[in-house]
Amino acid sequence: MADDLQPVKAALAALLDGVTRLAAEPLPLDVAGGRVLADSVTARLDVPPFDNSAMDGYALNSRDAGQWLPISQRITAGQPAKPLAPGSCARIFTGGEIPPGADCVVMQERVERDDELALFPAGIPAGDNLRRRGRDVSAGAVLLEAGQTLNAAALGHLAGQGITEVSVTRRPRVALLSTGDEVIDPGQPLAPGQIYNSNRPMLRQLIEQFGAEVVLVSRVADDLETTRRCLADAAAQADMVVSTGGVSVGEEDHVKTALTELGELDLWRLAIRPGKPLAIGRLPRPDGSSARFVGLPGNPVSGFVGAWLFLRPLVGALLGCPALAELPQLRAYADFATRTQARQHYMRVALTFTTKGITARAFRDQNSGVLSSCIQADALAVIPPHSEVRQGDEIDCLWLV
Ligand SMILES: Nc1nc2c(c(=O)[nH]1)N[C@H]1C(S)=C(S)[C@@H](COP(=O)(O)OP(=O)(O)OC[C@H]3O[C@@H](n4cnc5c(N)ncnc54)[C@H](O)[C@@H]3O)O[C@H]1N2
Ligand code: MOO
Repeated sequence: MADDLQPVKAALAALLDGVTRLAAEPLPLDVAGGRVLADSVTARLDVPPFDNSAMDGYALNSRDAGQWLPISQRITAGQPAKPLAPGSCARIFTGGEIPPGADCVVMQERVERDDELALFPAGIPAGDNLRRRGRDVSAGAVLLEAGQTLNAAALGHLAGQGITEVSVTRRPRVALLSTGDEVIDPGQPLAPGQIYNSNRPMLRQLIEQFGAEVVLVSRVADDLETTRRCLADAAAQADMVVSTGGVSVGEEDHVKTALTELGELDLWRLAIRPGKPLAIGRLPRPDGSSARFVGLPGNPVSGFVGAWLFLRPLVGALLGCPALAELPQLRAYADFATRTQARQHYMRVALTFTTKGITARAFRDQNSGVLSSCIQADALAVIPPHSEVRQGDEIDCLWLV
């Protein structure tokens, strides 16, 4: 029955309900790339800290342009400038401090030289080729907000303030459990009926990409007692416990029973394709707190889609990083046709950016066991329940970034 299937919104609300940001830790700036700022940072310096030249050339007062001027000083980057003698110019290099009395720089290609004299074109506006003090950052202003991911430019911005250490949110610790007696690790021979564990490296990569760390991986045999013990061990070590497989309705699917016995099953069965039997809950930890639990279905594509839709926002909430809460949405023209039934379909698509707009090409086989459909996927096309998409229709896509 479709009626008892929950929409994504309800599942996300259950998953994120009461989740708070993890503690902060200090980290040298040199190794803080990719981490999330725990506290806002206030600028203590103007950047640039003084007016400086954007060009190799000559600094002068714009009133004196259009004539020959004597060169009264030479200013290299890193050297303080003296006040400009009236009616003169200064030889200056990119980054050099603008001398008091000068209000523009003329690049050397536009200047004629005769020994210690320089001829300037007329009509140079004040401010030309000047980089004003504080143009980028003003001391006292918010430099970076808490929750900002330390990307390349953010690291540069912090270093520009002379900062060597930052306070970042601790990385969420994740336990990754693989259920299924048929699932074995690569490196072992494959017996009839067995398959290699493709979910583990795929999910580990995604989880780390989102900003968390995988602290425990384990294989869980298909029996209730083992499942219970593995879930309890995992919760003791992790902020998030993620399992794959064993959440459907078969007798060998023990995850929900173990979860219910140990903690709480908040929500199960979503109106999404793939990923219908996804389970969300909490597991108690020895200190009285609880680890969040996401039981992903075993089919690799269900795990892939479930990771982007649920693990990413959960990691974001634990990191206090709003950019991870929702995937960026875009509109694209469907280069395919499809129909949906009761479940919202998240189709894996490759995007092409053209001058006429964005085109989404769907992979031919959208079955939840066909992991090759995810390799070139740039986005998930979101096809609402009970709808029809024709070639060329505009559709919503979630960008996998
Ligand atoms: N009678 C019903 N059967 C099924 C239903 C249903 O509603 N009624 N739902 C189907 C849907 S939809 C899904 S999705 C699957 C999910 O079931 P489980 O989460 O219990 O997953 P498993 O049965 O354990 O595994 C499914 C599939 O994936 C393979 N698998 C599992 N783990 C891995 C791994 N680590 N790496 C690679 N592949 C893995 C496993 O061998 C199975 O083929 O249930 C349907 N059934
Ligand atoms: O909901 Mo399942 O992932 O379609 O096979």
